[in-house]
Amino acid sequence: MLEKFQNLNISEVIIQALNEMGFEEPTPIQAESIPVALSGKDMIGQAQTGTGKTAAYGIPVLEKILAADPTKDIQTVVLSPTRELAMQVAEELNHLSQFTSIQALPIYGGQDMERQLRRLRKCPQIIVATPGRLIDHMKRGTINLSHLSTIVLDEADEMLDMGFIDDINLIMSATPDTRQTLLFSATMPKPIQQLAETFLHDPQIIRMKNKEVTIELIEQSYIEVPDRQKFDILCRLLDLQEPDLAIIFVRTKRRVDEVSEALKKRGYSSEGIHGDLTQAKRDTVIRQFREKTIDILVATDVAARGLDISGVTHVFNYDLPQDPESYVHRVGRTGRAGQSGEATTFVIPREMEHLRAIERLIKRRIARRKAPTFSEALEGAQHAAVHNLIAAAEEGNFGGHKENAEELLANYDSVALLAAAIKLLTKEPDMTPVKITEEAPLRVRRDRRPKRSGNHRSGDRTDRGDRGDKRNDDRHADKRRHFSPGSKSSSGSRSAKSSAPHKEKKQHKEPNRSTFKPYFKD
Ligand SMILES: Nc1ncnc2c1ncn2[C@@H]1O[C@H](COP(=O)(O)OP(=O)(O)OP(=O)(O)O)[C@@H](O)[C@H]1O
Ligand SMILES: [Mg+2]
Repeated sequence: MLEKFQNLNISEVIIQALNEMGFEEPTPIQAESIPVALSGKDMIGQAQTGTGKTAAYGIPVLEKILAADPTKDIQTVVLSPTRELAMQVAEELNHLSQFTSIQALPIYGGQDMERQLRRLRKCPQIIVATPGRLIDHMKRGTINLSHLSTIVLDEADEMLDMGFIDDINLIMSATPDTRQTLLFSATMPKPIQQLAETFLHDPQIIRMKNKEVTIELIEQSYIEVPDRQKFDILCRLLDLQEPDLAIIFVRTKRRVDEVSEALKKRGYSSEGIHGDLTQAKRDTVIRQFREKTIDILVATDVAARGLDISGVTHVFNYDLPQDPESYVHRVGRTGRAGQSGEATTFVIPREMEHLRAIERLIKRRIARRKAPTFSEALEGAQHAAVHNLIAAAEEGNFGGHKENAEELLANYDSVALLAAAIKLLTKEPDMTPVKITEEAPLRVRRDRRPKRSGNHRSGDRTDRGDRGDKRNDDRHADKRRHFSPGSKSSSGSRSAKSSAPHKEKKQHKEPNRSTFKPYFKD
C-alpha cells in the first residue's frame, strides 16, 4: 500500500498521514514535483485544477523541516491569494503533518491580531499567509523571515499579478538568498512565468502535458443570453439539473448580494461571499456550503481559486470572468480528485470574443446549448417530482402514511390521487419578481503583462484579498479516495535553464531596512 509514495523517499510519518487521508498513490504532479522539490531546486509546477498541487509542495516542505530541525520556528512560508485558501492549505498541511510535531498556522487579515500573536508564540514551523497580514507582522517584528528555508507561492500566477506583486517583492526581499522557492498553479501565462523566473534560481519547470488546461471530466457548455434573462434561465437550469452543490460566479459584489437574495426569494438555499463581508460571515458561509446546509454559493472570484469543497457538482458562470485564467480556476471548483462535474457559462452577445479567448486558453471548444424554455423547465420539474415519488416508494418505511394511503384509495380514484401528489411535488418554476441590476459588458483587456500596481498598500487591501472582488469593483474526504490517474507529465518541457551552466544567484535587492527596522536585528 502506498509503495508509489514510498518510492518517492517520503518519511514513514508522512506515509502514515497519507494513508490516514485516504491517498492511494501520487497524482502525476506529485510524482513529478516531489523528487525535484526534495532535491532543493527551485521549481514551477503547473497542473490542472483539483490534481493535488497542495500535497505536491506540502510533502517536500514537511520532509525538509523533518530533516532540518523540526523545533526551529518559521522555516516555510506559503503565500495564498485569499483567506479561505490560506485556511484550507494550513488544514491540509496539518493533516499531512499529523504524526509529527510540525504545525502550520494560517495568518490572514480579518482575524483578531491578538489571537494570531498568541498562536505565533507557539513557534509554528510553517506559516500559510495572505501577503497583506504577513507584511503587517513583518513590520511589527512578530514574524521573522530571515531564517526561512522555503517559500511557496500557491496560485502563483495570481500572486505575481498586478494586485500582489509589490507585496511579493517586499516579502521576497526580506527572505535569505539561500531560500528554496516553489511556485504552483493550474495556469501560468507566459509573461507571469517570465516575471516568476526573476525570483527563482535555475528553476525546473514541471508542466503536466494534458491535452487540455481544464479537467476533461468537467462537461462545459455556454448559453448566449441577454443579461436581463440570465436569472430566469439560471433558475430553470437549477430546477432541471438539481445540483448537489453549485457555485455561481458573478463579476461584482453587488451582483453577489442581488443574485443570492433573489435565489432565496425563489426558494433556493443560497448564500453569497465576497471581499466586503466580515471574516466571520465569510467563515460561516463557507462552512455552511462545505456542510451542505446551503446548496448554492454565489461568489465573486474570491472563491475562484484553490477552494477544495467536495461534492460541488455544478459551476455556473453567471458572468464571464475578466481574465480567461479565472475561467479555468472557476470551473475547476468542480471535477476535482477524479470526480466529474458540469460547468455552464452565460455569455451576452457582445462578450463572445471573451469566450473565444477562453477556448484558445483551454484548447477546447465549449459546446453551445440552448436556454431551457419555461415549458422545458416545467416538464423537468414534473420528471423530478415523479423521480422523487418513485424513489420514496422504493425506499419504503412509510410509517403512518400507509394507513392514510389505504383509506384514501378506498375513497378516491387512484389516478386522481397520484396526479394530485405529483402536482404537489412539482416545484413549478417560481416567477416571483426579483431585482438584478444590469451590468455593463466586459471590456476587452488586451495587455496581459503583469502591471505593477500603483501605490502599495499592505494589510487589508490584499487580505480583502480578494482581488477578484477588488479588481471588478472584489478539504477529509471520505476514506480510500481513489485518484483517477491524469496523464503523464512532460518533464521534457523542463526549462532549458535547468541544464544551463550554474548561474550566479540573482542578487535580490537589498531590503529597505527602514521599513523593517524592528525586524532586522542589526
Ligand atoms: N494523491 C492523492 N490521492 C487522492 N486524493 C488526493 C491526492 N492528492 C490530493 N488529493 C485530494 O484532491 C483534492 C484536490 O487537491 P488540491 O486542492 O491540492 O488540488 P489543486 O491541484 O491544488 O487544485 P487547484 O488548482 O484548484 O488549487 C483534495 O481534496 C486533496 O485532498
Ligand atoms: Mg490548489
